[in-house]
Amino acid sequence: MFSYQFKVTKENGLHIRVVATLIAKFQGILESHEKLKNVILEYREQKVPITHFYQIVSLKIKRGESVSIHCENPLTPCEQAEIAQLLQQQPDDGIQKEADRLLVENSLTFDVILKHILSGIIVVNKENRITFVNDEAQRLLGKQDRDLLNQKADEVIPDSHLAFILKSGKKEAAQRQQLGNRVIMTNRSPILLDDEIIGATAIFQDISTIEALSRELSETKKLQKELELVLQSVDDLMALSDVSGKLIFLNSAFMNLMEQERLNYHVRDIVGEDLWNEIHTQYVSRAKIVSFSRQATYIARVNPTMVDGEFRGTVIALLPIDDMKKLVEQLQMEKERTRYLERELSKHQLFDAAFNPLIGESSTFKDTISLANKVAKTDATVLITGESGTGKELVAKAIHGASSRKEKPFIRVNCAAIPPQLIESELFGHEKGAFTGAIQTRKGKFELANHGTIFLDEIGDLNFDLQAKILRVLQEKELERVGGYETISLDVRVIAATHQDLEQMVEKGTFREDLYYRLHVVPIHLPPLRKRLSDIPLLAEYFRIRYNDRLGKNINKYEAGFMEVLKNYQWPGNIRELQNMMERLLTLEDGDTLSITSLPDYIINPSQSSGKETKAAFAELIENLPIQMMEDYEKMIYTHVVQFYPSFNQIAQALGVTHKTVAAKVRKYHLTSLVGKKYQHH
Ligand SMILES: Nc1ncnc2c1ncn2[C@@H]1O[C@H](COP(=O)(O)OP(=O)(O)OP(=O)(O)O)[C@@H](O)[C@H]1O
Repeated sequence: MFSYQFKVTKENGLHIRVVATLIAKFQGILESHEKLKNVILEYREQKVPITHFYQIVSLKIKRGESVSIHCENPLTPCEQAEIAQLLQQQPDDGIQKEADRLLVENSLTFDVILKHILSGIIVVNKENRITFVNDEAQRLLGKQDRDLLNQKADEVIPDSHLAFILKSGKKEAAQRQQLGNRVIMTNRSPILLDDEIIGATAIFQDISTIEALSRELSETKKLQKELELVLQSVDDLMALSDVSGKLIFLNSAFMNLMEQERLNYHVRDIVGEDLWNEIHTQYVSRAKIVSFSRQATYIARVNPTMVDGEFRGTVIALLPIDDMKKLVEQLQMEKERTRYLERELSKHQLFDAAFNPLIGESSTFKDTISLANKVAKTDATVLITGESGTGKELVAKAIHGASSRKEKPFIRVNCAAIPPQLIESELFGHEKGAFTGAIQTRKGKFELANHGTIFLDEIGDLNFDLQAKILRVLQEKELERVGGYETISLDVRVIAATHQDLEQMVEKGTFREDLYYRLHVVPIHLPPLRKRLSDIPLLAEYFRIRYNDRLGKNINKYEAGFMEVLKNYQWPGNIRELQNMMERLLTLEDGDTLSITSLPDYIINPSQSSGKETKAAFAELIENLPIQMMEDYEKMIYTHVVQFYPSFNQIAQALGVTHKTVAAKVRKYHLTSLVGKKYQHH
C-alpha cells in the first residue's frame, strides 16, 4: 500500500465540488472502478473509500488540515502534483468562488436537514451497499454508521427490501413493517440516472407512538360510548361538567329535570354557589339535599374528576329522596323477614315443633315459651294468665302438642260461654234417665279428654259450686256423670286459663282459694302486646305472609313509618286485634304496599281516639261543663258514644236505651257519619 499526504489549502476546505473533482481525478488516473474502490482517504484516523462521495464531504475537512491517501499502486510524481494542486487554493476565480460558496451553502443546508429530519434515510448504491445513513436511521436501526456504511443492505438490515427495488426499479409507498418492538412505515424508491438505476433509498418513520395513540383514541371513544350508555341506562340523574362547571353531558333523566325546572346548565345552579366554589377550588366531593320548584327533593352528590392530579370537571348524581325512602322501606321489610326466618329457625332448634305457631322474639315472650316448653314434658297442671288475645289458647294447644299426650284428645271448654245450667253436664256428662230427663247418656268434656288434655278457658267465670266440683275431679282424678252412680277414673292433664286476676278474686271471695292453689302449680303469664313492642313488626310480617297466601295477594311492602305507627298503639285486643287488623288491611289493599293511611284512625292517632282516654277526657269535660240544657248534654253524650260502637244495637246497649231511641237521636243530631268511627275490633 502506498500512502501520500496532502495539505488542503482550498478556502472552503474539502467541499462538495473539490471531492467530486478528486474522485473524478482518481477515476481518470486508475481507469478501473475496481482499483478505484481500493483507494482510501484517511482523515484523523477515519478511513473512507474514495468512492464514498457523501461520506468524504461529511468529514468537513477544513482549510489547513491534512489528509492521507492510500493506493494499491504507486502514484507518479506528476499524478501526485495534480492531486496536490486540486487541493490547493487557486488564483482568484470570481465565478468559481461564488459557485463553490453556493455549493457549500446548499450542501450544509441538506446536511442539517438530513441530520435533523424525523425520518430515517438510507441510500444504497447499485450494488446495494449502503452509501448514506442519517442519524434517525441509525437510531431506529440501533446501529452506528460505521457498522452500516459500505455494507450490503440486506446483510445488516434484514427486510430492507432495497435489493428488490434495485431490481424492479419500482417505488414502494407506505409499507408497514415491524422493526424490533417498533412499528415503522417505509417509502422506498430507486434512484435513476438517465433511466439507469444507480441506487435506491429507503425513508422510514417510527409510527409506534402514533399507532399507540390511535389505539388509545379508539379505546377512549369506546369507553366514552360505554359510559354514555351506562349513564343513560341508570335511573339516577347523572351529569358531567367541564372545569368551568358547565354541564357538558346529561342523561335523559337529568335533562328532563333541567327542562322542567328551567335551570341553567351549570353545577352552581344545581348545588349553589358556595358548594361549587368548594368543589372546584378544593377538589372535594360534596353532597347536599336540593329541591326545586316542583317540590321533588334529591340528594345531590358532586365529585370532582381528577386526571393525573389535575381537576378536569365534575360528576353530578341526583338521587330522588323518594327512591331512597322506598329503599329504606324495602330494607326494613327484608330485615323483618330475616328476623322472622331467623326466629323460625331458632325455634326449631330450641323449642318443640308444637310451639312453631307462636310468634315472638322478645325476651319476655321467649322466657314464657321456654317455660311452657319445659312444663309440656310433665303432667303438671298449668294456669295460663294474660289479657284477652295474648295467645293463651295457642299456648295451651302447644303444651298439649309438645307433651306425651299429643296423640290423645285436646278438649277446650269455654267456661264463660256455656250457660250455667248446662255446664255441669257439659263438663262431667250425664246418664240418660228420668232423673236427668236426658234421652241419652252423654260423656262430659273431662271424659272426652281422658288420656289427653282438658283446657278450661275463662276458668274465672265458673260459679263457686262448679269450682268445688272441679276441684274434686282434680284431686280425686275421678268423676261421676250427672245422674249417675258409676265412678269413672280419669287420667287428664288440666290446663286452665283466664284473663281475670284470680288472686284478687280469691281475696274478694269469688274464687275458691283451694282451687286456685290446685291450678296455680305452674303459672304461665302471657305478656300483653304493648309490653313486647319489638314483636309487633315480626307478628305483622307473619300475618302479612299468612294473609297474602290465603288471599292470593302479593302485598310485599310497608310504607316507611308503618311499623312505627303500629308500635305506637297500645293494642288493647293484643295479638288478636293485630291479626284482625292485618287481615282487614290485606283484604282491602289493591296495591302492593301497606300504607299508613289505610290504618284505622284510632291506630294512627292513638292519643286522640283511645277509648279509655277519651272516656276519661269526656268525664272531665262533663264535670267542668257549665250547667246547660238537657238537650245539649244529650247531644254531647250521643256524639261521643256513637263513635265507639259500630251498630245502633250496641249503642243502645251501652246507653241502656232502645234501638229505636238511638236511631231517632242519631237522626236528630245528624250523627250518622260518626257512628263507629272509633270502633276497635277485638
Ligand atoms: N304468639 C302468637 N303468634 C301468632 N299468633 C298468635 C300469637 N298469640 C296469639 N296469636 C293469635 O291471636 C289470636 C288470639 O289468640 P288466643 O285465642 O290464643 O288468645 P287468648 O289469650 O286465648 O284469647 P282469649 O282470652 O280472648 O280467649 C289467635 O288467632 C292466635 O292464633
